[in-house]
Amino acid sequence: MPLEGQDLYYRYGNGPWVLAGVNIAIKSGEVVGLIGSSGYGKTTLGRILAGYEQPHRGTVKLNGSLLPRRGYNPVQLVFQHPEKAINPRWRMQDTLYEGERPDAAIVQSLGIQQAWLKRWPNELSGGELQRFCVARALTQKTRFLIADEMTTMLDAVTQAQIWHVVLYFARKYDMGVLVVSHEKNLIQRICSRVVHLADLNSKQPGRISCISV
Ligand SMILES: Nc1ncnc2c1ncn2[C@@H]1O[C@H](COP(=O)(O)OP(=O)(O)OP(=O)(O)O)[C@@H](O)[C@H]1O
Repeated sequence: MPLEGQDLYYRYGNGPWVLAGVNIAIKSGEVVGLIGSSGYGKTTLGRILAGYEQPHRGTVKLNGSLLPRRGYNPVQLVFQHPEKAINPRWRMQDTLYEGERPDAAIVQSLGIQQAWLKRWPNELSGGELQRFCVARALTQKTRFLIADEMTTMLDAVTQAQIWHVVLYFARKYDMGVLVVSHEKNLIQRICSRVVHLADLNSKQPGRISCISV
């Protein structure tokens, strides 16, 4: 069940093309690193692959079909800022169980304490909040995880704990992972393959003034 972005084009407003003819495919169970200079479009590509943005041209397909527009999203995205991904008006237990219910064992192995479930988001640290975002994304209906600088703001021990759980889950359920990161050590350690965004753009982004879409 591959996740494929085919001939993707994207730009913000009338700005330069950020993605121009990008092709990427990730297989089930694969852990792929996505690297590239700052501002090159890695986050944009991750958001498109997770269905948060529609490309101006090209398609994203999961196992040959377009991503579902409703219901549970099998391509989950976890990014760097958990406080932006969590409803400040919900207690943590409501956030955790908002969609599919993650396994209790996963919640526990991510170090989420029972007492945190009753708290509000502003009563937890960034690292504690991020554990909830990861747990929420790891349900058995998730086929791919886009991890966009997911553990960048965490200390090394917490980072290792979270990746240990994510990689265990990926192996167990054959979930594919796209790791967007500037941390070379992390990428080298956990990814079986690394792609550079510059190599995925079949055209030169930012230099194209006219593309018919
Ligand atoms: N909402 C937006 N409106 C306009 N331009 C944007 C918007 N979001 C991103 N951009 C621009 O699109 C380009 C790609 O941004 P993106 O965040 O995808 O890059 P990135 O490779 O993830 O960068 P970084 O490594 O710094 O996180 C950048 O030039 C950025 O300034």
